[in-house]
Order: sequence, then C-alpha cells, then structure tokens
Amino acid sequence: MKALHYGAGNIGRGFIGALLYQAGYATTFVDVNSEIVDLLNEKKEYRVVLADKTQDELVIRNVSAINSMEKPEELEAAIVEADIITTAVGPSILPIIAKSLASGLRKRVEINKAHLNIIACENLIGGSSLLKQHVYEGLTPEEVVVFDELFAFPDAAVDRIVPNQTNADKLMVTVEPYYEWVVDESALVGETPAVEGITFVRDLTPYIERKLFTVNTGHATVAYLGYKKGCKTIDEALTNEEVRKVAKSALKETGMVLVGKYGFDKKEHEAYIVKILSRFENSYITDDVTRVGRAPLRKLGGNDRLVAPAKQYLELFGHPPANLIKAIAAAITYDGAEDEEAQTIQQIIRSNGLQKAITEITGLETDNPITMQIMKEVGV
Ligand SMILES: NC(=O)C1=CN([C@@H]2O[C@H](COP(=O)(O)OP(=O)(O)OC[C@H]3O[C@@H](n4cnc5c(N)ncnc54)[C@H](O)[C@@H]3O)[C@@H](O)[C@H]2O)C=CC1
Ligand SMILES: O=P(O)(O)OC[C@H]1O[C@](O)(CO)[C@@H](O)[C@@H]1O
Repeated sequence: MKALHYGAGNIGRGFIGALLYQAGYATTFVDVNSEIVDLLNEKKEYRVVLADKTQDELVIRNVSAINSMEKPEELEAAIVEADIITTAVGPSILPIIAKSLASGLRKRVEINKAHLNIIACENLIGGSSLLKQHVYEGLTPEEVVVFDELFAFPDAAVDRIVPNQTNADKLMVTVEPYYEWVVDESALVGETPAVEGITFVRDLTPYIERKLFTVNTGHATVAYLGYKKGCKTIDEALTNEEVRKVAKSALKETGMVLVGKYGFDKKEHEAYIVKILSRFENSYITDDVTRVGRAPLRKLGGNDRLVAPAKQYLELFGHPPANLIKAIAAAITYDGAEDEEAQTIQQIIRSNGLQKAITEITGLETDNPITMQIMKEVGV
C-alpha cells in the first residue's frame, strides 16, 4: 500500500508517517525542504522517539520523499499511484499544495479509477474541506462529477504535541506518547483505510471542537500570557501562578460551552482538561511559547481556538468570558519579532487603532461586548 504525505515536518514524520508505517504503508513525503527530502531519500528510514521516561524508539522504514518544486512529474506519478493522501503542512499552505494535487488527480482519473481519500491533518475546523475547495477551484463541471465520484476529503482532528526539534539527527523526531487522530467516516469514499490509531466517527464536529477549544485554546493561552511574563517555554509559563490560573479558567469557560453544546460528561471533561495541562508540563519536552503562539493572525480568526469559543460562550451565557478575553488580549498584543503574523497585527493596530484592528483580525463587530472587553483588557 502506498501513502503520499504532504509535509515532512514535525507532525508529518512524528505522527502521521509513524502511524502509516505501522499500518503497512510505504510513505512518500512531499516537501519543499531539500535537506529533509534528500536525507529521507538517502536513509529511507528515520527514528521517532517517545518523550517520556522510556525514551522508546520506533524506526519508520519504507519512506522516500519528493521535492515538489523540483520534481513535479514525479509528484504527479505518485498521486496517480497513491492509496491514501494526507497532509500536515499548515493551513496557509493548503492553497499552494492544492495546485499540484489538482494536476496529479487530473492525471489519475485518466489512468487509475480507484477511490482515494485525501485527509488534511491540520489544526483547523474543516481542513480537508478547505483543501477540497482549493483543489476544485479550476475544475470544469465535467471534472467535478468525476472527482466527486472518485475522491473524498474527510475532515479530521489531530492531536499530538511535537515541538521544534533540535536533534543532531535531522530526521529524528521526539514526540509525546499521547495521540489522537479522528476522521469523519461519513465523508469517506471506497474502503475505510485500515490505520490503527485512527478513530472514525460519523460526526466530527464535537471532536474537533473539543480538541481545538481545549488543547489548542489552553496551549495558546499559556503561550501568549507566558510570553507577556517573559517566559521562554510552555512548562516555564505554567509555573507562573497567574498564567496557570487564567489558562485553567479559560478552559473552564470553553468546557462550559462544550458540555453545554454537546452534552459531554462534566466530570469526564474536567479530567480531559487535567490530562491536557499535564501534557503541557511534560518535562521531556521543551516547547517554545513562540512555536505554540506562532501565526497569531490565524489563531485570532473568528473560527479558531480563541475567538470562536468566546463567541459561543457569549451566545450561551449572555456575557463575555473573562479569561478567554485575557488570552485574546495577550494574543493581539503579542509582538514576537520572528513572527511575521505578529508583526502584521502590530502594523494593523498602528494603522487603524485597536478597535478597528480587532474587527479586521477577528471578524467581531466594533460594538460586540467581546471587542469592548478586549479593549478594556489591553487598556485602551
Ligand atoms: N506540531 C504539532 O504538535 C502539531 C501540529 N499540527 C498541525 O500540523 C500541521 C503541520 O505542523 P508541524 O508539523 O508542526 O509544522 P512543520 O513546520 O514542522 O511542518 C510543516 C512541513 O510542511 C512543509 N511545507 C511547507 N510548504 C510546503 C509545500 N508547499 N509543499 C509541501 N510541504 C511544504 C515544511 O517544509 C515542513 O516540513 C499544522 O497545521 C499544525 O497546526 C497538529 C497537531 C500537532
Ligand atoms: O500548530 P498550530 O495551530 O500553529 O498551534 C500550535 C498548536 O498545535 C499543537 O502543535 C498540537 O496540537 C499544539 O502544540 C499547539 O496548541
């Protein structure tokens, strides 16, 4: 069985590639990082090491890689032959890979009529649907009919903390032991992929929202508040009383939304929060606040981990969530020098003033109570 995976980065190698290998796939990675592509083709294997006291190691074999900038024909051929396609490139890259994917799929329909599932493993709601939208942009109505019949883009939720790697072995990836990969079964085409570790569900929404509004909301809150306190890493930030308190309280707020909306058991959800906070404190992992807080423009989007649960909380309880507001305020004032999106946000604030900037960045109306509270929290 052949898998094609876009993005040979932390999650690509450390999570998706590992599970595909264990399921018996030979995986071809697609990337633009020539160092990683060359190393994968040279070594044909890499190590995944668990970040816990066991330091257990798994060797991922039967791997190769294609540089999509240099070998478009090779990539097309791999798309024609693939039994499954996955991605972990980052949401902003999906429109870029959609181009090569569309041309490979066009070629495929001429030669190979087998069904194919294409699963985007990114931190956003509706990632595969978004990829599909971009792939379909240039299709003729006739092609749409054929693509609809042969290809599916089931949405997914992925959860495993894989920090930036600093190993001498450039292919090795250190990962936390915990993982969760949930896929929308109702959107599959053809045979269900036999990958142990994927949980198939008929309705993905509760799972993706629980994950994004707990793991990612909590993480982002710790990252942005920690940065403000001068902390470098997530575990360091969590030793700060105030950061810890706000993060726990923000997760209480998102928990109220999730339990209210989906009927999750309150006690089980509380245990889920405790487990997540303990994952953030994993002493075998060094996770920079700048990695977890990366791309704040995306993270402050109206459908993402901070603003979406805040809007839902306001709708359900009639007043803005005090702690999520603190997280949003810290995110909007985050000015990490290496982060292009953080710099863009600061430029938007300088040009338009905070109130209009909040609207432009989050989609919240200028007179929304959440906007007002963010202004107060920032001190404007
Ligand atoms: N690192 C983590 O713990 C988790 C990350 N995710 C999600 O997984 C996705 C990937 O994140 P990471 O692996 O952390 O990032 P990463 O930066 O380690 O990996 C992304 C890879 O995509 C490659 N890439 C960039 N442009 C490309 C293109 N045009 N074609 C092919 N490859 C391209 C990069 O060279 C890089 O190797 C993101 O959506 C992230 O939100 C989800 C859960 C956990
Ligand atoms: O990958 P993103 O969306 O930029 O955000 C970082 C987040 O993703 C993760 O890497 C994994 O879910 C978390 O560590 C963190 O919450």
